[in-house]
Amino acid sequence: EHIELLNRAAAGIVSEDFTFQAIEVRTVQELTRCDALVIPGGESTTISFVAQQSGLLEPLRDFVKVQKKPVWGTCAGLILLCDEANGTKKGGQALIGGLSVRVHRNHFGRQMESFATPVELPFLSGEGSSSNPDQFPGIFIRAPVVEEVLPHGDGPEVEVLARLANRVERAKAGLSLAQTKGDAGDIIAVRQGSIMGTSFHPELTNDARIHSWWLKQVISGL
Ligand SMILES: NC(=O)CC[C@H](N)C(=O)O
Repeated sequence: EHIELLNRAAAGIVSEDFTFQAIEVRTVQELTRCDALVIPGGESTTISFVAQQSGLLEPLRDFVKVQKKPVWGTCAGLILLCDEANGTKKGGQALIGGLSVRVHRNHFGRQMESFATPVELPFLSGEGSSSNPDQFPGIFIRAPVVEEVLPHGDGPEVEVLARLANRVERAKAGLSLAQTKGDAGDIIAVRQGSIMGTSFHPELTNDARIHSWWLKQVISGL
C-alpha cells in the first residue's frame, strides 16, 4: 500500500533529475540500495523479531541513527523508531530507536477498539486542493501514541506534527460521538530531524498527500 501511494506521489513530482523506484526491503542488500525508508504497520514485536533473525536490525539502526537517512514509520513502524516503548511484551522488545520519545503501544485498546477519525495535519496545508486542506482521514488500528517527548541530547528537537482534536470537534466532521475515540491532545505524529512517525495508517486511505509531502522532504534533503 505504501509503495502504491509513493508511486502516485512520485508521479506528481515534475523534475528533470528526479528518478524514483520503490522496492520492498527484506535483506541488507535491498536496504543498502535505499535513499529513504518507510517502515509499515503490522506487529512491532514480530517485525523486530524477524529483523533480528534476518540480520537486519543492526543495519536498520545504522541506516536510521548513523547514516541518518530519512525514515517514516507508520503505527508499528513508529513504535520501532522510538527510543522507549511502554506496554511492550513481557521482557521488553528490541527497537530500532532514533526518536527521542516514549511511545505507548496499543494505547486505544485491542483490535476491536480500532477506529477511523479525521485528524488535522497543519503541515499538509500546501498539498492538494482539498476544501479542508489540513484534514486527513486517520485510521487507527491497535495504534500507539507518543506519551512523552524525552530529552533530545545534542540531536535535533522533537517536533509534534499532530495531536488528536477533542472528540466533540471531530464528531462535527461526521462521526457520531460514540464512534469518536481517543483523547484531545494525544500525540499522533512527530518528526525529529530525518525521522518521522505517525500513529495512523495513511497507506490504507486513497489520499497520497502525506506520501507526497514526505517524498518532497526526502528529495529536498538528498
Ligand atoms: N497497526 C499497527 O501497526 C499495530 C501496532 C501494534 N499494536 C504493535 O504494537 O506493533
